Amino acid sequence: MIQVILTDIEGTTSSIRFVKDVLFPYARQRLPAFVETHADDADVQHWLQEAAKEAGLVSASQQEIIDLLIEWIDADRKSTALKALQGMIWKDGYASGEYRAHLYPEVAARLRAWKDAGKRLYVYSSGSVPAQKLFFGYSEAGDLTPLFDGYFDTEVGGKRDVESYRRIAAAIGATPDTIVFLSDIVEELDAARAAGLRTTLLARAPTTCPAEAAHRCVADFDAIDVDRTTP
Ligand SMILES: CSCCC(=O)C(=O)COP(=O)(O)O
Ligand SMILES: [Mg+2]
Repeated sequence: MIQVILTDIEGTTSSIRFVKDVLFPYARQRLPAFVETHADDADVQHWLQEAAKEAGLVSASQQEIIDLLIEWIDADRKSTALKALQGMIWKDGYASGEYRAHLYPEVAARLRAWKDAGKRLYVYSSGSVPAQKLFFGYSEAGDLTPLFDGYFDTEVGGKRDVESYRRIAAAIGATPDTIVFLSDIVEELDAARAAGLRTTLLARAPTTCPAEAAHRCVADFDAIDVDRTTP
């Protein structure tokens, strides 16, 4: 019996276009000024140093780190440091009403239905935990954060690493086969399955399910019957 639903965001609850066409350009444009005006912010400085470390830069100037981060935004690099900084920048855009997070039309109702049925809901995304909370707090369907029991980002490990899913299962206190992971990326689902989780691939239009899908595959959340999810 499934007790926990663990969901990815981009490509699963929400469109890739919103992230790439709205969130990334917003952060890209504001990053240089954000870094300059947060010179005294310990959290910001910590993540700038982490980014430099990740790139193997021993003594990088502020401008070199900014250039590096912009390169990473353009390459959609799933860097924990970049994601932490992006999350801080996105906060203003949500708070000022410049954008709301996209959700596919059936997602909010389906999350509520699972919650009402007693399932626990968690998020696992490459976006930082604060960015995930903003995303669901300022969604097109309103504030959905009360529905979620917790959030995981890449501080728990990469989304294609089996160990990350073992850590998540342990952290939420559920046996792996009572958790279903929803994602649009097969390699993430492969890792989750190797850790013993159940899996469902989201093939959002215009994408379609592969002919020989290695994972149960659906077009939207309405097509998921969590209690019939097979290993
Ligand atoms: C929730 S923050 C915006 C999304 C983001 O930056 C990202 O990298 C999403 O990746 P996901 O793991 O949700 O596919
Ligand atoms: Mg995704």
